[in-house]
This record gives sequence, structure tokens and C-alpha cells, in this order.
Amino acid sequence: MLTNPISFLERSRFSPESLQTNNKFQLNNGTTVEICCPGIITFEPAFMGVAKTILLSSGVHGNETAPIEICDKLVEDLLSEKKQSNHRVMFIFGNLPAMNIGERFIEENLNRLFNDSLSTDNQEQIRAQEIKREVKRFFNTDSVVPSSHAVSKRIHYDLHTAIRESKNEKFAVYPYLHGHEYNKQQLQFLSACAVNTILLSQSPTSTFSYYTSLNYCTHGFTVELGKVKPFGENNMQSFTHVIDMLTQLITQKELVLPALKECQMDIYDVKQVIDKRSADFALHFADNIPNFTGFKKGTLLATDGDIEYRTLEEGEAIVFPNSNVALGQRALLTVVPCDI
Ligand SMILES: O=C(O)CCC(=O)N[C@@H](CCC(=O)O)C(=O)O
Ligand SMILES: [Zn+2]
Repeated sequence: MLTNPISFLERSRFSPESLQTNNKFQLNNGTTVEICCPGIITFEPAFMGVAKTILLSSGVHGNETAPIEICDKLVEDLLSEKKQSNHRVMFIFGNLPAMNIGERFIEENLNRLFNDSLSTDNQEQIRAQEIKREVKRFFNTDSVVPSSHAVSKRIHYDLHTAIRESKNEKFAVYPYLHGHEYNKQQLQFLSACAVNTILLSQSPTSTFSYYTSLNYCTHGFTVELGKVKPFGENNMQSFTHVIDMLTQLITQKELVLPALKECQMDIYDVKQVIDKRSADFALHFADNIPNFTGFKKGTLLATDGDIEYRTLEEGEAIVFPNSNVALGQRALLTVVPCDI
């Protein structure tokens, strides 16, 4: 059992040895709780019927604190039975040591390690193996294994915040679906969360949301909820909609969502994925330019030694610019508006 006032997250971060792993216990309301390992916990209602399987991850980047605070509260409300889940839910608090030093990662970006590699050379690689193992166990004990995205009731929101300001404050990356159809209810749900901008990824990646979408048929998304802030400094008012909708998702059997035509969505296609190839990589716009700033066609965005990267279309906009990434990793995305 876990007893307050020390939360599951606090114990995972500061006294992980005090957690008994693979420890299952039952709440008075019949929910089975399993502490899989530090930072990973599941809730399974006694009676499920046609239930969803929901994975909520946060803190894959240790300094992206707002989603961690949101999920910490949800976990505590479920443990204290203030709220009761109607679906199978797993919470993952990703990079615990990075949270403790307020950094994105310790040695390597955890959100680039969701692939088939079995390496365990550093703590992020070890954590990626642990997360992949627990996610597999979670989805493989589902009563129904979906044959395709079209019929899947599996959901994964990997919650993040962005390094810089964004013109469109909250947005989601829809991982590459290999030709499968985009899911309308998901767009309705995200819009109800005040996440009204969607980026359609056009290629495989090694991110967590792509990994679960590809391997477990989840409706997976990387969801960006605002700008990075230290613990305790987030304006929780700006997350009212997302907190309310995540709570409904977990606690309600069915959701009532706004019709798609009432949702004001901005949809973008990813136009260019620009990787850093050399130490000479440089961005050619100011550090304080927000995500989704558009440029004239032909504008020089970045250079990498002799290579020049320019906008290919009028209004092509920048997202996630970061020259400080490891060689071979994504340093910039460009996006252009599109329709689904
Ligand atoms: O603001 C930034 O530059 C990064 C914010 C962040 O962590 N974004 C994710 C997006 C993952 C995806 O493309 O699905 C990341 O870079 O890992
Ligand atoms: Zn992040």
C-alpha cells in the first residue's frame, strides 16, 4: 500500500528503494493498483465492460514539469479514491533523475530511444528498456488486442512542454501512421483539451508516441502543453481544460465531445525534418522567435557546414528549433498548413 502524504511520484524520485516493485494491491473501490517500478503505476477497475486502455506519460524530459504535476495529482486522486478509473490506466513518469536536477536529460535524450535497440550504456537507455518492457506488459494483458488503429481503444498521450514560446500555445504531434486514417474522435478530444493545433508527422521517428502507435496500435500523440517552467512555477489555470478532459477520459465510461465541425483546428504537415550533421550546425533566426513563426519562401533557416536549409514554401514555419542537440538528431522541423 501507499499512504500519503508522500506521493507515489515523490517516493519514485527521492526514495525509489522504498517502493515494493511488481506490488499489486486493491483499493476499497475494487481497483487493482500495481506499482510496476519507480515512476510506473497502473490502475485496473474491477469491472471493465468495453473499456479503454490509457497510457499517460510525462517527464520523459525531466524539466517539463507541468505535465508531471498534472499526472502526479491524477495518480494521487486515484490512490486516495477521490476519483475512480473506469478504464485500465498506466502512468509513466519518465526521467526521474533528470527531474531531480531540473534538466531535459542526464546523458541522452530519452525521447530518441524508443526503437528496437537493446542498449543499456547509460541511465536513459536503461530507463527506455524498462519503459518498453512495462508498456509491453501493460498492452499485452489487454482483454482485446486491436487488429488496427481503426478499431483500437488504446490511447497514449505523451505529455510535454516546449523549450520556447509557441504562437499556438498548445499543440500535438500526430506520429506517422503509415497510411492509416487519422482518428476524428482523437482530434475532438484534443480540441476539448484546448490543444487546437496538430502537426502531422510524415516519417518514422524514435519518439515514445510513435513507438506505441506503431507497436501497440495506440492513438498516440506527443502533446505540448505550453512552455517549460520549473516545478511550482506553472500557471495551473492554463491547464484547466486538459486536466478536466484527462479526468473525464479516465473516470467516465463514454465521453461527450464537441462535433468536429465546431472544433477550430489548425492542421500542419511536417515539411522538412532538419537533422544536425556537424558541429557547425547553426540556426539563422533569433533565439526568442516562437514556434510556428512563418517565413518567406527561400529564407535561410539553418546552415550545417556547406549545407543550407531554406524554406521551400511561402509561410513555412519553424517548430522545435534546437542547435544544441546531439549529432544526427533533429535540430528543426518546418511545417506548412494543410487539411486532413
Ligand atoms: O521545444 C522543443 O524543442 C522540444 C519539446 C519536446 O520535447 N518535443 C518532443 C516532440 C516529440 C515528437 O516529435 O513527437 C521531442 O522533441 O521529443
Ligand atoms: Zn519534451
